[in-house]
Amino acid sequence: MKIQKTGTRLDPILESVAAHAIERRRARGGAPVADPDPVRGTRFVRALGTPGELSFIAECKRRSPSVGELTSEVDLGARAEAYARGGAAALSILTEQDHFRGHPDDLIAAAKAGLPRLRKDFLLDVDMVVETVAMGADAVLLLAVCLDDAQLRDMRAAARELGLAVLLEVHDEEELERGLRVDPDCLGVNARDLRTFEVDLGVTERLLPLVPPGIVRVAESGIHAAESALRMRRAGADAVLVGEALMKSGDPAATLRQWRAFVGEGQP
Ligand SMILES: O=C(O)c1ccccc1NCC(=O)[C@H](O)[C@H](O)COP(=O)(O)O
Repeated sequence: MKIQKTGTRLDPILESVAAHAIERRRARGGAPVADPDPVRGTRFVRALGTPGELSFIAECKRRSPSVGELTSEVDLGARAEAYARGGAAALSILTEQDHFRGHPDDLIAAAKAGLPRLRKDFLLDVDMVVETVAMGADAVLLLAVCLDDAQLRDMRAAARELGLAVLLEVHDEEELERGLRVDPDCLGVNARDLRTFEVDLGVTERLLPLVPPGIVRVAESGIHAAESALRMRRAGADAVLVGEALMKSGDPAATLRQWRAFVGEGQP
């Protein structure tokens, strides 16, 4: 498995992701296989593309490298259901094990909420795309920061063949240009620089308007208040992906409802 080293804080995460993927491959006894299903990806993309509305992708993550522990919850199913009650359009499930304390089984646990699910992880090769189908996800995250052009192309092609939607994540103009070349369903601008963990919503404001029409525009990270969600809407986001603020909320359903109402009232 090829890892694109960045020489930054991201590398230890990529190394442990690769180690777990190799372990799963060994346990499985070879490369994963999966059947195509054109419906799964379409369901994810449609959920985010409600015209005139900002959609919320609510994230389940137990821990983050930048903040530390976010919850002691074992079963994330109840949380996923609370997100659904709050009006989330889709779920983002962190499946990385060592730095976020996630697990592929979390995708299964979250299924009972009945929402489309994104596997949020640091996918490194085609096999990791293919194995996502058995985990029950509808979409995969591909990160321009840790994949070269050939990896992006091959992993995008595998996702398309299986009917998985692709959320392609970028943090600067060069990554945006490379990401757009593989024709993603959704383009996410992450306000967090994954190499330094620094967050700047100005990056999202700068890059989102450069995403061509027809691609769902997602603002990711650093959205800690309803005002920031509205700010992202004004920058052109079709959807926001929110993790930490919802994980820290005592009542995530109520928080989501409040934020959605606030953005609805503040839109032109
Ligand atoms: O969350 C982190 O600290 C982090 C560190 C290094 C790489 C990735 C990281 N997070 C992944 C994400 O992109 C976020 O979980 C997601 O966008 C939600 O962000 P937030 O609302 O700020 O929790």
